[in-house]
Amino acid sequence: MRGLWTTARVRSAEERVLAATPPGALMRRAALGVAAVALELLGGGRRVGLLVGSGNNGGDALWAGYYLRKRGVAVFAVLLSPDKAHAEGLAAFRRAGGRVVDRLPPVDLAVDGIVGLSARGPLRPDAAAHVADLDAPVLAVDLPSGIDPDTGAAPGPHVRARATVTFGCLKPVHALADCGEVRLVDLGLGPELGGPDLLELEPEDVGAAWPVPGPESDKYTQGVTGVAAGSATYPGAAVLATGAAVLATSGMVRYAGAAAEAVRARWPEAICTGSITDAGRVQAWVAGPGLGTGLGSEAVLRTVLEAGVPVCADADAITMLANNPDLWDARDPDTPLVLTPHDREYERLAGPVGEDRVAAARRAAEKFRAVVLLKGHVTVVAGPDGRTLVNRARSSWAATAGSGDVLAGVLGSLLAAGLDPVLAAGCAAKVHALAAELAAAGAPIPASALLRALPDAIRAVRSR
Ligand SMILES: NC(=O)C1=CN([C@@H]2O[C@H](COP(=O)(O)OP(=O)(O)OC[C@H]3O[C@@H](n4cnc5c(N)ncnc54)[C@H](O)[C@@H]3O)[C@@H](O)[C@H]2O)[C@@H](O)CC1
Ligand SMILES: [K+]
Repeated sequence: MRGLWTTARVRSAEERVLAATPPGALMRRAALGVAAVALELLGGGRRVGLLVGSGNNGGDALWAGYYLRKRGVAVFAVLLSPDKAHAEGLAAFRRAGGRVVDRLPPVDLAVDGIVGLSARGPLRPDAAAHVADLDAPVLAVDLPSGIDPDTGAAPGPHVRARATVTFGCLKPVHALADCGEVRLVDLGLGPELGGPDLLELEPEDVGAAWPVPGPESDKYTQGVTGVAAGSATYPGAAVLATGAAVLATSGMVRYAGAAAEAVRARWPEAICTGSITDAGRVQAWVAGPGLGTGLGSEAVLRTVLEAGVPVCADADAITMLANNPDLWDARDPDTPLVLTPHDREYERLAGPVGEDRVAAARRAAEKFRAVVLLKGHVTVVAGPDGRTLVNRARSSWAATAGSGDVLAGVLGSLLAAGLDPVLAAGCAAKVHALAAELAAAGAPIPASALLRALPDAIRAVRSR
């Protein structure tokens, strides 16, 4: 698991460490790390350009330039605010033979020291113009400038980094936005940091949490997943959600609804019935994909919410909860509920998502006392207790019709297996994204191909 700390937390930890270290020592340590990665990225190249902003981020870049000069690299620096450039860094850079220029000449690598933790908003026009001129790969200092350190939002011009060297700890931007390869330089902040604000699951965390049958297991011990999905109009959603539950764990799957024939034809191992009242006992329900929003569907959702087992409410179930707040009353408040909205469904439930997806997921989790999995290229899972997991997909191939039905089925089966609902949602998001990547291998895929890749994705995380 990788921890991520917001800028406010980083700053307070840094203040305490700064007070206990000689002046400039932390910056030089940070800059040495930048210079080392720059040398790696340079390969045979010998020319580096620095874009230097007005703060300590620019100071890091200038000191990195100093160390690169010491290794015989030609280094040029554009000072975006010459009067405010970091004084000691600039003096050291000049002393070592670094050259200050108005525009960067052709270079083999650019170092982005425009702005770091104090970043607000997109790149300002002069910085944006220098960045637009670059045709060398960029190494970002701390974070790619123009991207918000805490939300990962990039509402305008920003740096696209080949790699980022960050200091002390990872910040939300490193999981929420594209920072290229991220390297961490230790500044000894550890003891001062406290617990992280956000977590990112690593493949091995997902592999370790994934339910696997043991010698004592039978078809019931892995949990029975109920799927209340699909309709005469949308039988496919039922087939996909049920299939995902069938493939995700070795527990049993019961399907209840109007698509029973289609589900039975595709998944003979699922126990299918036409009506929710005949479904039998389950340990968790998945409700919503392709279910419709009519009165009959509301009755199904009510039954599921009253069942006293964890529920994954997806798609039409979310729309029904948004349109008919009375449905919330059917829910046993002590039983976990996981809501899996995309941005438009979120808006129906809780207003616009806005640029801070983490804050949005947390708001809804608190409001509904539910686990909220806010889907997207960056998926955020927030629990009512404030725990928050983020997962940034490495590709966008999962953005296809039916993909959400698969995610809901996987999540439901992890709930049925008894996983903590926040962890279940985080694991489902990760395996789903990985399955999309594996299935696509560079070309568009339908959701049914994503579904078929689930076993490979599970194998991949379990082998780590
Ligand atoms: N505090 C510490 O202990 C350490 C800090 N370090 C570096 O210090 C950085 C933070 O430095 P500072 O707090 O001085 O501030 P920054 O260097 O992040 O920002 C400097 C100034 O840039 C301007 N700015 C804000 N948004 C901008 C935008 N979108 N476009 C252009 N300019 C913008 C603001 O006037 C801001 O004050 C970290 O990111 C890291 O690189 C490192 O040297 C390691 C040690
Ligand atoms: K930067």
